[in-house]
Amino acid sequence: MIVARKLTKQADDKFILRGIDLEINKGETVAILGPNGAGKSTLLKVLATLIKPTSGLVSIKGLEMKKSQHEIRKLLGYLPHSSFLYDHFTPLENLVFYGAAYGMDHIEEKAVSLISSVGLSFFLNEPVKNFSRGMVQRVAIARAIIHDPEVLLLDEPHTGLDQGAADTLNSVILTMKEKGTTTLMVTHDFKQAAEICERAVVIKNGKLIANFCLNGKDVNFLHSKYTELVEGGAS
Ligand SMILES: Nc1ncnc2c1ncn2[C@@H]1O[C@H](COP(=O)(O)OP(=O)(O)OP(=O)(O)O)[C@@H](O)[C@H]1O
Repeated sequence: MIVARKLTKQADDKFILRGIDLEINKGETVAILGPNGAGKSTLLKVLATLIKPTSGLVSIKGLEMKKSQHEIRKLLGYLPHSSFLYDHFTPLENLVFYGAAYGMDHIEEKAVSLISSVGLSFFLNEPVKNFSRGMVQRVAIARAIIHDPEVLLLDEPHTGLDQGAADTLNSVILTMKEKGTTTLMVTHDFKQAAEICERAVVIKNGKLIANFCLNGKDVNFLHSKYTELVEGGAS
């Protein structure tokens, strides 16, 4: 579903990504782990078509990024650090706005149903600027999936969430997975990664240094594997 080959990204004289090879199968939920500054968010931005790689190839669902950026964007739901929401709009107005941008039909109906699935029905018509971080993130999740994307790219989605909002996010990801959605999630939260991801990749100094299965593994396995890989000197 997602293929990256020899991907590099250079900014000024610094190599942020240094030859990433990655393959993600349809329907997989994969965690991207790594130390601060390793290049995780940069990789996600390249896959989200927000920044161009310096060299290398990316294809999503068989579409090559260089030739089919517009078609690829329709397949993607991207949740960055910032919410991409309009503060003075309500959740309903935000979702209707984004749904219209994707040319969707029955947008309002879909928006109301999504806002309910992230537990915010009561706040449907309240401006987002009055919301807590957890509430904003719930709306941001709904915004990222309003067009039923086939691929979800999530950048530290659990950061700052209370347990309720984290559980809602996980259940949204798992419901999307049942429909065949492929999810790539940058995270520092090993508990959430162990809970919902079946595979993890580790990025260090712009290189992919490990790729392993998480099925049936718990958070302790992930902690010790990560420590061995990252602090044990793999590069
Ligand atoms: N546009 C840019 N110009 C120059 N350097 C950049 C640019 N974007 C990112 N970097 C640098 O590239 C490196 C990787 O950044 P990136 O945000 O991808 O790391 P990360 O693994 O997501 O880190 P974190 O876990 O802290 O969010 C960092 O050293 C960052 O300062």
